[in-house]
Amino acid sequence: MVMPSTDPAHNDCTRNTDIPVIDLNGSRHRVSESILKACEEFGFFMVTNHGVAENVIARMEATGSEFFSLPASEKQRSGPPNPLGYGFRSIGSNGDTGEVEYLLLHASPTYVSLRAKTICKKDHLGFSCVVTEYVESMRSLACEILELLGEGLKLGDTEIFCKLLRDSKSDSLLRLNHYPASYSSARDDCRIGFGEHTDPQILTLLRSTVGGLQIMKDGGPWVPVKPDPAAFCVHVGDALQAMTNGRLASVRHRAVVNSYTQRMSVVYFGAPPPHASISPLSETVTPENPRRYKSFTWGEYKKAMYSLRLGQNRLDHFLSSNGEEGDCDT
Ligand SMILES: C=C1C[C@]23C[C@@]1(O)CC[C@H]2[C@@]12CC[C@H](O)[C@@](C)(C(=O)O1)[C@H]2[C@@H]3C(=O)O
Ligand SMILES: O=C(O)CCC(=O)C(=O)O
Ligand SMILES: [Fe+2]
Repeated sequence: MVMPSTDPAHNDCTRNTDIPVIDLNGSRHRVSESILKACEEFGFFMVTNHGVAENVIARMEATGSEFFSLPASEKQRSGPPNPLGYGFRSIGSNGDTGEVEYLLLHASPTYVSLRAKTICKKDHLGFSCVVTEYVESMRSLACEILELLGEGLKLGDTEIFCKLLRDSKSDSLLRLNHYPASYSSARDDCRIGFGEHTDPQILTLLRSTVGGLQIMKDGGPWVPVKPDPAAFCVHVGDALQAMTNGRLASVRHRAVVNSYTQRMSVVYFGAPPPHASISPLSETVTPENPRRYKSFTWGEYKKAMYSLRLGQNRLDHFLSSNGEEGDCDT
């Protein structure tokens, strides 16, 4: 007899019934419309036929697994996170915790090759090569998605988001999360691996082959995302919400720990350079949707983000008061 599972990451609801799955191989116009619709309705979707080479993914995942299987004392040499580096249970510096260990890296090749020497003593050149290659694939995929989104939004400059990610000073990050299996017999137990939050950046690309990620739509119930090894999860981040004047909303999500299987997620956060101005784009400010956010730099946003707890709403601190900063970005 098959017993119903009480594992929140493995239950019967683990089906992407409502979550959009977008095949990038479709007709350009239809793909761009589907991406826009998914970003407006969920701030989240899964993308298939993404063109990221299987060996690039396999090498990244093997490198991540190898790192997490090192003895604790060796991993700790890459920590504590400041905020980058190796972290265990503690997330950020404001008291947030979860059943997770992670490696948080800046995505720039120079940073990666510097840190590689501590992270992977055995083969630091191999480590930097794998990470840099993966980050480059993620940046290309994020740019393709953002350009399709720009077309859907009918922006004058459809490359506006991508230019921020491609800037040599882009503040993009790569995060490897490892959640150990954590069995609990309590029926409604739901162990938090990574507490609820929205991602602050422009766009997140996440990959995991094990269940645990959950998203929330409009304050509704948590919806488990069924893992698909052939897909990447795409999250709208706060900076994209601000630049689209709230037309797209960053998605609230969390990761719960799986009772039976350990889990790893590999996450790329596409971000602007620190001095880039984040401002609602003129095409998204209309009489029906007047300007909602002030202009701020990514550096200013990061300062606010690091001063707040994981689950707090950061964009609310940048709401435009009536009539203030009426000009928008063009
Ligand atoms: C508690 C925190 C961790 C975080 C920085 C923050 O102060 C608030 C945002 C958190 C978050 C969530 C998404 C990403 O995982 C992350 C790297 C980011 O950019 O914002 C983390 C930050 C972190 O772990 O340093
Ligand atoms: O591991 C996951 O599924 C979620 C991780 C996450 O949200 C993050 O790293 O920001
Ligand atoms: Fe996240």
